Amino acid sequence: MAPEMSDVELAKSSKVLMVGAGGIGCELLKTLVLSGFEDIEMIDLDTIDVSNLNRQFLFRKRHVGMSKAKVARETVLKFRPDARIVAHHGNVKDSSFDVDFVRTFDVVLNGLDNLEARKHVNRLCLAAEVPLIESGTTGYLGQVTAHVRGRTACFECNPKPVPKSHPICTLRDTPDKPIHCVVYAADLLFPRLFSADPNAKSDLDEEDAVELSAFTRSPGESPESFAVRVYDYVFRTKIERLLAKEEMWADEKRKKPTPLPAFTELVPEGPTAAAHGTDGLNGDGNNSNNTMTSTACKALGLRDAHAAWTDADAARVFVSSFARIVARDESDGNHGTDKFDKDDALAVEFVAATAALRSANYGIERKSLFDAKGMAGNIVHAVATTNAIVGGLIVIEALKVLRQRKAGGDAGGVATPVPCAPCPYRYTFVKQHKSNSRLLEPMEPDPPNKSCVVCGAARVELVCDVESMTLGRLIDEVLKKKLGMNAPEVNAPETILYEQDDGLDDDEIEQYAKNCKSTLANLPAGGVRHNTALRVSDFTQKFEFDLIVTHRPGDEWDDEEDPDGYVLRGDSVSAESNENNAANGENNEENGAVAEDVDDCLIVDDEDEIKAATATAGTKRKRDDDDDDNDGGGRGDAKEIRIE
Ligand SMILES: Nc1ncnc2c1ncn2[C@@H]1O[C@H](COP(=O)(O)OP(=O)(O)OP(=O)(O)O)[C@@H](O)[C@H]1O
Ligand SMILES: [Zn+2]
Repeated sequence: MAPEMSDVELAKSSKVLMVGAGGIGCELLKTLVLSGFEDIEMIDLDTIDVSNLNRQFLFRKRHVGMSKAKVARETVLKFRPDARIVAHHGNVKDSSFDVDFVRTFDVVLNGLDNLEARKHVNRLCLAAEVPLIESGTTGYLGQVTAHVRGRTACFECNPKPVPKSHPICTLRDTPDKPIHCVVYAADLLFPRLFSADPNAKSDLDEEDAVELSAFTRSPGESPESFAVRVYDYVFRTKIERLLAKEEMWADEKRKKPTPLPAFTELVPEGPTAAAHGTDGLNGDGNNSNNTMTSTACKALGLRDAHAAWTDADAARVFVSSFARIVARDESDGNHGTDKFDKDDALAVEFVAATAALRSANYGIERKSLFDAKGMAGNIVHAVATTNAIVGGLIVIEALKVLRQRKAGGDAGGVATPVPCAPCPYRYTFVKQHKSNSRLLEPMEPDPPNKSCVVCGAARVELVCDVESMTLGRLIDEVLKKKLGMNAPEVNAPETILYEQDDGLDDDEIEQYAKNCKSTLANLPAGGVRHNTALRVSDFTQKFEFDLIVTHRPGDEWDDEEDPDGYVLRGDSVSAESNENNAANGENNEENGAVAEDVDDCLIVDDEDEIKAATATAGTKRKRDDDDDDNDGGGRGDAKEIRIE
């Protein structure tokens, strides 16, 4: 028998695929090459942003705007010129990165930041029978997990927690936490004012004529006057209207809001001066729109992003940022396409100012611009050291699966894992260091879940009203969004209802488009009704399962319990039943944040949670509440808003 290979020999003789060249990816690539790996391919779809430079150390200022994968390769080749590194600037979901492509690697290493891509890679790895090392970090917390087909749970064997959403009534009428004010500003008021999405207004309120005219710019109205009118409506008139709804305040425990003073009372210099601040004063003193290039805070001399504004300053920033957004959209010819973006300084100012004024209405602690940005943008500040530790742990796990694979490999280099006892793989959690606690917490991986919809033989049940659920909604919301499918094909017992393929002829395209608009009950060949089994597949992910449709009439749904109007049931697709996840969400909301950011997967930070995670094989994550740096972060990717 050949002597066992050293780690370096093992590394040298293995071919690895890295997905993601961001915070974790940069650390991982460096550790891979310094550990002896020489044959590496890397995929990343993104270009380098200035905000990456503080931790993605393979990139420099001169690289901003360039491909992450390509620059990472060039930088590493400078200190390891002999390595064979192939950089792909692209989306891992592209058809060129298919199962055959994945099969050419000995192991796949994920350094991704979103659940969709993670699920896709998991499915490719299962189909290609290539082990996957999965990872995630959030601030000081992180984890690395090994997934080997048939030996351990796959990445999707356990449900992922669903981002917690805020009841819309609370956001709209009775906020009592800073996060409610921020989410109101970013998810309700911002799209209502600046987006062309016709549905945006329905989230804000059941509109009446007063509301409609308050939010509509009159012909010829200046951006500043429009902004002031909205200010007076939102923070004054609207609150007065709410107070007039006596039944709402019958419960004495509910604190009544206070209308703010009218804008002109609060800001004596008036709207134009407030909106422009020092803009234009250096030139001809003419405050025209042309000079509105800077941000509201710069123009108003509000330099401290950590300071809480006075009501008057918040009102100034509100009007100034509002007017600038309107003017910018006008000059871009872009009106109506705006969506809140955490990297848009004006949008952040608008949200911070709105949240501060709303906090003043409701007597809630107000957050600074910096905090509001963190909350609205779901920013948990990355810690480079955590990424470095996670990069190292990925390499350690990779070496273990490679050793196992090589031990079972045949002469042609085709490797299959051999049974191993005790199992050498680990899930490792990086915790925030506290005295008496270990920084790294390893645990044995879970076995595969027989009821996993991806690697097991599970069926999924969709409970819905077949008279109102359309096939299009089923495809977009259920199959693509909830189940992470890329290109789903839906087969009814007698006919194909939907498929996506370049080779479709015009008749088919037309028929599928028609089907998408149809309710399930009205689909061809008798429709999809109670107890119909649909066969759903995705060729690009080599993934298929039976979807059993259970009809529940519309009038039997409770809006509060099931705001989506449908329920997806299956052992590995529904996280609602996982008590630990629920507990997790609560903890974090106390801190003003909703934790379940689907970006980074399983994060646990105390021993009980790790035990719970072992017991349930549950993937869950938690933002560290003790982390001051994280104060403003993490309301989750939760864009869904629950109707209360
Ligand atoms: N579908 C995908 N295909 C290829 N690469 C992806 C895909 N989804 C995400 N990525 C990459 O994964 C990396 C994740 O890294 P990271 O979490 O550090 O994100 P970032 O965008 O660099 O930083 P931040 O989100 O904090 O601004 C990113 O570089 C991103 O481009
Ligand atoms: Zn599985």
